[in-house]
Amino acid sequence: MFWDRYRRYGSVFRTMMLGSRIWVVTDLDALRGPLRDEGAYLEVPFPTFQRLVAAESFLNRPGVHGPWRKIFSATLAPPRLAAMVPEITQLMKSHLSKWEPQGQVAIFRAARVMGVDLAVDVILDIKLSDGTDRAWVKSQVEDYLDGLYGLPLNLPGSTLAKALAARAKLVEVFLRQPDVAATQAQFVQEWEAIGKSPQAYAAAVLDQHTSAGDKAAGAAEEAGASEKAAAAATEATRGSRPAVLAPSIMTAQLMGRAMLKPSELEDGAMSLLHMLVASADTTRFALFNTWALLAMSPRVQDKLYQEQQKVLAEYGEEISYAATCHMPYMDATLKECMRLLPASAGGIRKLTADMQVGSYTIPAGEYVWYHAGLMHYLDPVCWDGDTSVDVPAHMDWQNSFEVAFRPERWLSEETRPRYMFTFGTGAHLCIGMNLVYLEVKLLLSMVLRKYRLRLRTPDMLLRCERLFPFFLPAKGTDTVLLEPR
Ligand code: HEM
Repeated sequence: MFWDRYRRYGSVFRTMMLGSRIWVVTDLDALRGPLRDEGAYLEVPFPTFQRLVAAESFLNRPGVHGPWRKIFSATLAPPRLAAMVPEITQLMKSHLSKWEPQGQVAIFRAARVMGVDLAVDVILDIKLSDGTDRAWVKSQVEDYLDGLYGLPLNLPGSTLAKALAARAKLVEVFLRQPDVAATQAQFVQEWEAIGKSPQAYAAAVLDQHTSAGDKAAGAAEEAGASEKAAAAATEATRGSRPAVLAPSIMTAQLMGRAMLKPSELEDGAMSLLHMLVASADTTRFALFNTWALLAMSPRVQDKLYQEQQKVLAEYGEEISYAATCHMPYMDATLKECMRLLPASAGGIRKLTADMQVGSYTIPAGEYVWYHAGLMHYLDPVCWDGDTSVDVPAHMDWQNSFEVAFRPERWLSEETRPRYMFTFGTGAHLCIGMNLVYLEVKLLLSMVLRKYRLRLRTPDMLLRCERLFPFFLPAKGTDTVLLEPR
């Protein structure tokens, strides 16, 4: 969406976005420091986002981000991902069983529902042991998410007002859950015992994580055992040790928040909310964008179908984690979808020191943005540097779809794109990336083995009403037909 500005102004220009002034910068040399948290820190400037998420973030505290990241990453390491497969598959099958009798799905809405379900039921695995209605909780999560990038007007009925009310209700519900309270209480004890040191805490958690249990699970998985067996191996070994500092997203989050202020019960609830923000709608757009592009390409669907036939012959009907690791064309397709229609807009940094971009100086205090979509226009392998074209061929899905959408480009070293900014880059590279790829692969494998996908409104993407912060299809245009093979 910034290509024309780039053509006119080059590698740095200013823009207004949702009421905030931001500098779009494409010069990777200039960005190198900020992307390492040098002379800048990660902050989303949008007023609604700041109001609903948090004013201060532990991600910017020196000495905290590294240990926090280690714990978080450990919770999504391959053996953990393998253990999540049965649950993800079951959840997706239940969605699919609702689409199949209709022979179609309104994918924009369906992707939102699935994104929220995956976040609440699988990624955060939120237990509601007090009998609170799960569907109601998810509706509140949706209201909360809807307010993040809206107008900063807190008037009755506005998306922000609804989101603030939903946040209050969700915090209240989460606080009532024995699980949240127990984890927080255990965390406080262990945190104090360990001297409130993030490094020591992370070391203890990792020590547990890289235990015999996880190694056994990893080995079981590599040897082709089912995910259940891999998960059981983890649990069995874990169960025989004293229970200390189990690695989880919530423990990582609690530790981070404890560095901002003494840990309170509310931190457990806020940790869950923050992770809903990181995972629910991002997953939604990974699903939506991928389906939209695939439904426009019978050619790519056929190649994926052929690959699935091979996977089926080798690994059987049930799609295991091991099977998902042997789908090179699927991998290439997902990367191509995330290159052509990124599910995020990259990342924003607030400068703490002046930033030099060529002959321009952006003063400290300003925001700079590496914009994923624009960066992909400038890929040194795909683009020859010609700014006279209206849209470079590798991005021109509107006018020459088959030339732009080519998963094959990822399969050879000469044509493989060098830029992939959809999941960020540098110190804050997305931790959920492999999980998202796994989720989309599982869904597409299930669907494409049985169906061809086709858009009922072939120009659905062209008719989108809004492109930022995400695609918003015109009403009634997002139906994908499921045509049996
Ligand atoms: C298609 C789906 C997703 C996309 C496109 C995406 C995109 C991103 C991007 C662009 C960043 C870097 C932001 C920056 O540089 O300012 C990021 C960071 C992050 N993502 Fe994701 N994300 C996705 C899914 C997820 C999921 C499912 C999770 C959780 C399980 C997750 C957890 C995180 C976390 C914790 C960070 C911060 C990492 C750090 O600060 O070190 N993401 N993501």
